Amino acid sequence: PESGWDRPTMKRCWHYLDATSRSFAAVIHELDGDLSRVVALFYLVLRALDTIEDDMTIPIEKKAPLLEDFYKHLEEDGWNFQESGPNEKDRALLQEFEVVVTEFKRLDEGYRTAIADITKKMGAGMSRYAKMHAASGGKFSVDTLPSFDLYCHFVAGLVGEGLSRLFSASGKESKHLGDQLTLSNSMGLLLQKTNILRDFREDVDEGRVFWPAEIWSKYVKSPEELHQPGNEDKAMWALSEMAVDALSHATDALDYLTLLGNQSVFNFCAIPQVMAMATLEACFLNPAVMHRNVKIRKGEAVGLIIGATNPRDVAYTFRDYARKIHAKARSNDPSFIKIAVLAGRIEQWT
Ligand SMILES: O=C(O)CO[C@@H](C(=O)O)[C@@H](OCCCCCc1ccc2ccccc2c1)C(=O)NCCCCCc1ccc2ccccc2c1
Ligand SMILES: [Mg+2]
Ligand SMILES: [Mg+2]
Repeated sequence: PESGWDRPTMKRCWHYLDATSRSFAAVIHELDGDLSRVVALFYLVLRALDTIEDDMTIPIEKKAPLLEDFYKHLEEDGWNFQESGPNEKDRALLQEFEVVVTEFKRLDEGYRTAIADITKKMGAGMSRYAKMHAASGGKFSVDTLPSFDLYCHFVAGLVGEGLSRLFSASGKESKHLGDQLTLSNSMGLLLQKTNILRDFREDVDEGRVFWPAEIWSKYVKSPEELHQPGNEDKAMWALSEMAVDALSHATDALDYLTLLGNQSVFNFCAIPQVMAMATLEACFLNPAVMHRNVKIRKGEAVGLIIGATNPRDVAYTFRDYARKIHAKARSNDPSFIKIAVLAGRIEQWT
């Protein structure tokens, strides 16, 4: 079995993929040929790195080098990490990380180079923001919109970049896809910005503020005030600005999807994007975002998956959500015009 697919270490990797990812595991399993195993390992490497980033129990003196040097551990047989905090949901992956190392070292060199390069860049970027957060005594939030874009580039844009390089290296997509840095970045930013918008309450309750100060500081002195009684309109205007910022990546995502030729790669890329558009619409001007995680209903999700198999239908899905968001917009919302312009831009794209 050492040479076959049922290697014990690969079985453990599939276990961790399913255990650590509700949304991505299913679409990763759908990828053709060896891409599913390569992308699964790429996911596990970055989820392990993110589990270190998210862990507030690790002192910055230890966390920074762990993040910056993580890519080096991909070559160290037997490496794992036993010191995650008790609340880290994916700590088991780090505790048995040696199975990922074993399988990573069996990958073709082109895949290993791309994964190690993205891991190195992401770890360096995460470390930079972790140091700023530590230096501010935990009060730090991303300040300007460009800094928000840079953080999201590090944690999600680079994933898009890495995926494009893996798709090109597999020969299943054009060799030029790996050069599409702007469009690949936008694929990640639409997803990450949507998650940050949706997770506002959960994050702010844990003292993690990802919403840029450039947005919330126009309305309140500190972000947690947004969910306090009396600030409902301010909260909705801030939420609206976050939605405009995320939506600005929608047409790049559509452009990226039109570059794909392999059906399984298209489905893998399109499904998270249409889910993000549905989530943005569900959250838009929705006061519930200030109190809980707003999730789209199972039935809607199934409908989206069925309609995400070709660029035209995906464009229509984007257009339908853009229209719904535009219809919900209120004329006294400072972002009212920007929403109309963005909805028009998505309409024009289709
Ligand atoms: O802790 C959590 O559960 C959530 O953590 C968030 C955070 O800490 O901000 C945050 O952690 C980010 C750092 C680790 C990235 C892990 C990842 C995610 C999806 C992948 C999909 C395929 C291959 C590799 C992947 C790697 C997170 O998971 N955000 C979810 C959105 C990230 C989207 C990444 C991405 C980018 C471009 C894509 C293009 C096409 C298809 C999928 C894509 C997926
Ligand atoms: Mg995380
Ligand atoms: Mg994180």
